[in-house]
Amino acid sequence: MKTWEPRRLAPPAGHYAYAVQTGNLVYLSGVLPDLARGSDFAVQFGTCFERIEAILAEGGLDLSHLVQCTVYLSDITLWDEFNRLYRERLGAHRCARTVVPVGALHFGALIEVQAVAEAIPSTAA
Ligand SMILES: C=C(N)C(=O)O
Repeated sequence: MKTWEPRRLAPPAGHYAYAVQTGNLVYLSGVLPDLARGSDFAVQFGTCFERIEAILAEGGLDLSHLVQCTVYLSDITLWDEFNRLYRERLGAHRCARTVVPVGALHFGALIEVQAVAEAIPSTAA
């Protein structure tokens, strides 16, 4: 098992690793948006997925390597917009996905995403 420390991101604010790889599977921690870059949902979605891409890039991966993701939305009425943005971002790739409505997210975020990716076999941990 090894932890991933993405060079493109500041260290995590809390006591966790951005991702942990065991075998060919990479478990990402919950990823919040960069709220300093805007509160609009589309901006939050974009910065959240930019962070996910930065984590995946550490192992030479991209969104096409996602196996599963759990998406937490603090306002489930955003589901249609979320689904549209998600379809645009992931293109033809479809992984297993769950969307969970929640009462509140840290820092007042509208979205948090937790994901599992498949690593490139040569990097098995
Ligand atoms: C943002 C997180 N993943 C956390 O607080 O655990």
